[in-house]
Amino acid sequence: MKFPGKRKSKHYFPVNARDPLLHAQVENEQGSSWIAGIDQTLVDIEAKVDDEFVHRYGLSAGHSLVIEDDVADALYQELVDKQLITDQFAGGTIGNTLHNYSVLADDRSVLLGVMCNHVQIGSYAYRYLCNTSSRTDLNHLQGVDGAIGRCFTLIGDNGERTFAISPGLMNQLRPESIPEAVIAGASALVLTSYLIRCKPGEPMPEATMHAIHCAKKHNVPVVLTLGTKYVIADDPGFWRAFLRDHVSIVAMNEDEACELTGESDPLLACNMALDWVDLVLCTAGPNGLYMAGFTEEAFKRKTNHPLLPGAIAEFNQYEFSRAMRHQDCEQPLRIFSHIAPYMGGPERIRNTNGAGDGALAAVLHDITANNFHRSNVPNSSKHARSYLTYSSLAQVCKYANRVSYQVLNQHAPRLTRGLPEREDSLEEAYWER
Ligand SMILES: Nc1ncnc2c1ncn2[C@@H]1O[C@H](COP(=O)(O)OP(=O)(O)OP(=O)(O)O)[C@@H](O)[C@H]1O
Ligand SMILES: Nc1nc2c(ncn2[C@@H]2O[C@H](CO)[C@@H](O)[C@H]2O)c(=O)[nH]1
Repeated sequence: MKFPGKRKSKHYFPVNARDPLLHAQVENEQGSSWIAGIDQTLVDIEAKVDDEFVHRYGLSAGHSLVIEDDVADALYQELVDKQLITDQFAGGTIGNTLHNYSVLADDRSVLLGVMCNHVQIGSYAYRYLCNTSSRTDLNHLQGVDGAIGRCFTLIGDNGERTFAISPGLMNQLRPESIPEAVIAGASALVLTSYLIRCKPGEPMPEATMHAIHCAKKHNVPVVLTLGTKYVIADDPGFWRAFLRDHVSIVAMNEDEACELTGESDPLLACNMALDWVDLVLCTAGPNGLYMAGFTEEAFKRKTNHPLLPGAIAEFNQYEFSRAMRHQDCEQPLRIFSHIAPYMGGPERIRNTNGAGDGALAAVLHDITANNFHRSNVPNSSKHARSYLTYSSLAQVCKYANRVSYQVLNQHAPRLTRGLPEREDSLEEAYWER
């Protein structure tokens, strides 16, 4: 486990005392800390198109819609004929998040989903496997006799992206393919609202609910990322109840947050989401990102950053506190933090695809680092209470934002490598250009 945002001058483990118990805990090949997630196995086919193209295929800008096979074939053929395809890479919002987590943490994530039983060299399934981190454990994928999904990622003139999903067999994951032990030992179970959007009879929603059941049984936090605003707009009441009943951590952008809560101010949306969940990540494009959570009133820590105005006055006052699950607080205090884009954002943004997935991967890294540290140094004062994050809310924001920047800068949702080594201390490198 590589720690999030390496800190130059602090030691995370005892460096003088040779504690025989600590040294006895050699990590096995599978590691002791991991993240589990379910996704629809998808390859992204990225193409630049105009608005007319989007309308002609019955798509709507900004949306992710599922299309029939004949429409997919015609659409693909037109992209090929007009040489519009710019890139093809492994995708899926959770696949991206797990891959990015594994790259950042240099540690294990476990992907649950389907994969072709017979993979031909050069096929989409082959590309998917080749473009996934070797630290992402694919041993629990369920075999299917047919194709994985394709996600036509259509980038409009203004950089807005529209997804057209040709599902193949991506929704054929069955409940019995969810290994309870993998979820029981995970630091978090990561899901997306897309998993619930299926045709009647497809087993994916049932598999997802079974995974949630396992996570609850073993007290593993369930993380939900909201997909697109249209998925939420279809039935905001359903998603609110879903968060309240099943979810511990929600990740969304400001549009999804608005559909969910009716609040267009991300801060107020985060505050409302805390009525249902323990921790909120809300990205806001050029306005950076917000996080909200709970800490123990008696152990709150004051920020030394300037206090920020907003719909909740001085909302970042206690952003130096570490987040806790609501159930673990005796007297829960709501804490909030905000950060503007790292270095103002990259000079040129081709599209923002995957920037939010990147931010979530960073949050998951911080949470897993906390569990890793707890299992290795259980007596550390850091674990005197049951914290959810290793770092303060402010530091987690900083890290998430930094990773989004990296994704934007490389113009693809999956990180090709971790953050630059020279950033020994995220703290010091942060505001330098
Ligand atoms: N135009 C921009 N300028 C600067 N930074 C940006 C811009 N757009 C996005 N970012 C950075 O990327 C982060 C995530 O962006 P955004 O809110 O667009 O994610 P998203 O819509 O959830 O993305 P996706 O769903 O594709 O993963 C922001 O919090 C910010 O740090
Ligand atoms: N799992 C899943 N991912 C999607 C869907 N639509 C778009 N995405 C992914 O969202 C990612 C960006 O967040 C892209 O890489 C797409 O592959 C969908 O319906 N299901």
